[in-house]
Amino acid sequence: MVIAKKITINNRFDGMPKPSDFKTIEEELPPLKPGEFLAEAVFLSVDPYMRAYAHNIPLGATMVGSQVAKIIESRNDKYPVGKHVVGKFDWRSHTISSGLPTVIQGAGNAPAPYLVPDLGNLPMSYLLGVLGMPGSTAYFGFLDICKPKNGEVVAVSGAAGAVGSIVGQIAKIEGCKVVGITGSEDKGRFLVDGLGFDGFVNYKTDDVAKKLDQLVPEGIDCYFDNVAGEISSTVIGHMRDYGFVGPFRPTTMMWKTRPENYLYQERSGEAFQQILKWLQAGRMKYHETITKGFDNMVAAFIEMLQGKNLGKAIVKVAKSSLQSRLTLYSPITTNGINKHQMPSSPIKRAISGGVNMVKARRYIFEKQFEGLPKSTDLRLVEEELPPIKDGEFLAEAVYLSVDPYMRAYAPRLSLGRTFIGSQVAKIIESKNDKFPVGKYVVGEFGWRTHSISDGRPLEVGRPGAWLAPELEGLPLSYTLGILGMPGNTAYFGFLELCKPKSGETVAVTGAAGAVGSIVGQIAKIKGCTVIGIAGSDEKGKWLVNELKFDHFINYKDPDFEKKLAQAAPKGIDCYFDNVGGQISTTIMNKMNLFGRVAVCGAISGYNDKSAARADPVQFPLVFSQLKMEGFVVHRWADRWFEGILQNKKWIKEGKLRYKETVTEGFENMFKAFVDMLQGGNTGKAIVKV
Ligand SMILES: NC(=O)C1=CN([C@@H]2O[C@H](COP(=O)(O)OP(=O)(O)OC[C@H]3O[C@@H](n4cnc5c(N)ncnc54)[C@H](OP(=O)(O)O)[C@@H]3O)[C@@H](O)[C@H]2O)C=CC1
Ligand SMILES: CCCCCCC/C=C/C=O
Repeated sequence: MVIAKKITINNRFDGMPKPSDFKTIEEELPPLKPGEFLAEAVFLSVDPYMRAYAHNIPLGATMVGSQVAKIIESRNDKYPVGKHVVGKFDWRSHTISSGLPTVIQGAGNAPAPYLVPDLGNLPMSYLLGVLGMPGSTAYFGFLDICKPKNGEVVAVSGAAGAVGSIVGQIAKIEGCKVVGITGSEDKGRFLVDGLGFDGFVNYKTDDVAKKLDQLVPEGIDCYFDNVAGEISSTVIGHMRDYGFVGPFRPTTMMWKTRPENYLYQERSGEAFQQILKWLQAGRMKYHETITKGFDNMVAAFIEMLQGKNLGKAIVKVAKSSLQSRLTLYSPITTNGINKHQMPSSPIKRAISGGVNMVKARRYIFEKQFEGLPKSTDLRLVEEELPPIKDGEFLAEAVYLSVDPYMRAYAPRLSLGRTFIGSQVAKIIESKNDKFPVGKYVVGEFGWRTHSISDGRPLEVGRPGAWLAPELEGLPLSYTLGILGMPGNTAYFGFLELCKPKSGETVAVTGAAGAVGSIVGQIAKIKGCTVIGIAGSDEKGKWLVNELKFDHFINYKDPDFEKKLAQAAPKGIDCYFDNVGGQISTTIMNKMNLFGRVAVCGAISGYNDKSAARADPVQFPLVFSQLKMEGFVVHRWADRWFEGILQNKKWIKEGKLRYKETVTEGFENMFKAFVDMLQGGNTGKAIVKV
């Protein structure tokens, strides 16, 4: 007769879990049936995912988790007595298993228990850490998502923990410069002196932004995010163009039923073998914080959540604690830190010619915006243009665009310059064969009526001027919308990042705007069910009645979440995000496993950053294993006319409809801009000179 202990959840956690939220229960185990074996816990893992996942565990059920256990009785030849086994046996001292995978409610299957392989001199407990789930998380999460390259700069948060400490070391092995973000000086020094990190940020005492400026002025290429919140926002703000964020992805959450998921299950041996080699060659170090006694599981769990662990937090079961009949919370007073250090050899790293005088009007960026832009922030002036030089042309604006990105870019702009923006203009004089007189050119000439240009971009990374394509009777103004930058934003951003499949459900915010209205229609062309989200019921009628969206939800509706659930009974597969903030998080919380999020913009926070504060997106990112990617449309500059020609074809075929909100008069640029920012437009907002 074996008396087993198990620890169950008694209450829903409210903030930091409390000892009283748990209950230890003793139970008598039944005799083994054929095919079963009985295993006694030796090491149990305590991991942060347990806290995040706890709301899925019914009250009264046993806390989830993995352990290394010794087989003490068996009626299954594959699991012989005396051998050790790694399994998801939860917080139990003794477990009867038939060797089959166990279901993790809401997260698919955990792998079947496996016998401890030959580890050489390494302790079995490593199978709960560097050679187990946290090791695989670091290995696949970092290498597959961040795709680091030699010489790149990597930042990792939660850096001194089980996953973070491995990520940083893999980054060093890959030849990267590594900055760890952690919560104490001791841990920071351990990262630098013990693990070979290049620097650390103490997020509790340092100004994170300043310290990152000092440590990595060149910017960050890869960020492995274990923490979310303000720290992550600050790190992401320091990233270079085209950086990758690898969100923390516990591999236990990866053992799911969709085919893509088996990728990691099939490849789990790869992480194990590679990390084992690194450990044995001394290229990787590993630390554990070991708490003794099954009865201290709760204490070990809480202390790990409080950041008291260095490296992997585990519990070693002492015989005495298995025999104990008491359930006591006894805070750990011993330092508990056990360094299974491997022999280490820190890796050695290692714009004249002549027309008559032309007077141009332009808007000067006079004062940095605070909140919603004020008319006094810009100043309309008149200037005389010089004659054009060889290679240049002079163009007269016909339509100008007002776009949300102008507000988003403003903090990066120097005062005194012409305010930014695109226009379609008629070439009225030219000394450049590529831009002949009489043609129409689309260019980022700024808010001005007349411009001299040589066709090249004014700033690095921005697009050069391009001649309007053959419009086949369509209005010239379309080159600022559906047949221009916003049309391409919808075309490439949606198709390339969301990769929609017929039958899938697509949500799009800013749905009645220039970009969003095209995204939703392309989604319909691709056979998807489309939910459009915008700020007025009038806009909703247009979306559903004319653009044939399947559903419309007004984001100002207090029942937004409920209506979203009704509109998406099968969940959401693709989300095209134009707005950010809480609406986006709410949408992401309704997404299906392996959903895709294209982050196009975040207009909810352009005028008021505090309005964009939201619940962290990392929860749905991790639990639904979402792929979230930001983009700037000019990424597809080399395919620019592919997007324009396809959208034109769809318009001609009657598959794409398009609306403009036109403001008359260059002197009304500012009004058009601010109206658009406040939702005054349906479709593309433009100004006709
Ligand atoms: N990544 C890229 O390369 C590009 C990104 N963008 C981004 O795409 C997004 C859409 O741009 P575009 O289609 O040109 O603009 P829109 O035509 O959609 O105009 C902006 C719209 O934003 C909506 N809005 C304003 N404030 C809020 C708020 N607090 N919450 C939710 N919605 C709000 C308003 O509609 P409503 O009535 O619905 O509130 C308004 O009409 C923007 O975020 C922009 O920055 C655009 C081009 C390129
Ligand atoms: C979160 C800020 C998003 C701003 C997007 C601006 C990119 C648009 C470029 C257009 O030219």
